[in-house]
Amino acid sequence: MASGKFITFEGIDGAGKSTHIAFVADLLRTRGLTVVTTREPGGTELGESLRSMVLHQKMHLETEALLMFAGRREHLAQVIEPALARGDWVISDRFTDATFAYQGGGRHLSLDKLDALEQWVHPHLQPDLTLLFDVPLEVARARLDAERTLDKFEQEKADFFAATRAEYLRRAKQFPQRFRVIDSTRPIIDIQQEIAQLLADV
Ligand SMILES: Nc1ncnc2c1ncn2[C@@H]1O[C@H](COP(=O)(O)OP(=O)(O)O)[C@@H](O)[C@H]1O
Ligand SMILES: Cc1cn([C@H]2C[C@H](O)[C@@H](COP(=O)(O)OP(=O)(O)O)O2)c(=O)[nH]c1=O
Repeated sequence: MASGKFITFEGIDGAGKSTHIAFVADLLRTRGLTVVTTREPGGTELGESLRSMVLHQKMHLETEALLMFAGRREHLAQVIEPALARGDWVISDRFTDATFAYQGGGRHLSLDKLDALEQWVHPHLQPDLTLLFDVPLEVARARLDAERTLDKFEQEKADFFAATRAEYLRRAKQFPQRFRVIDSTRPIIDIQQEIAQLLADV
């Protein structure tokens, strides 16, 4: 059986990740692949309960990071690892890079602590491909303001998102073999063409 691949979508809020998930899933299905789409925080019943807590309640920064990894542990056990073991492809709207970017970059939690949690929760598994949707903060903010009620993270100030974006870009440089940075200021159709080309190589 062909082995499944693990693809993650990352970027600051409003960068355009969610817009492209269904497109990528459909593209892979036209290749005859079985695709599981999922998200973090969330992806399981427990994870969705944790999601509503971390997105709406104030809490200590380390509690926030620990809950992200607790939800991830459950997500890996219940969804991601079984799907990959079946040979399915998994597309996740955010994964561990988001914890490094938001809790590490945005909120300045020690990256060493996050490294330790990552080693604990998934010492061996990494995404095969991470699409980082990159936009300047003003573009992301204008897109969000146009569309929805903002959660705890989306209400953060510009310097939080600057630090979050910087940490994402730093990780993209650190792990060039799996990251692809997508200029998400361009029209949706142009971005989809680029993604289709990238996926041809996976
Ligand atoms: N390339 C783009 N050009 C213009 N608007 C976009 C683009 N990508 C996404 N949008 C719009 O921006 C908003 C936020 O996009 P979304 O995919 O929900 O972002 P994210 O999931 O990264 O938070 C949506 O209204 C979406 O239609
Ligand atoms: C996975 C993850 C998400 N987050 C944040 C980023 C987002 O602001 C928020 C929810 O992510 P997301 O699902 O992208 O939000 P939306 O559905 O509104 O587009 O959680 C973290 O802070 N750390 C994490 O580890």
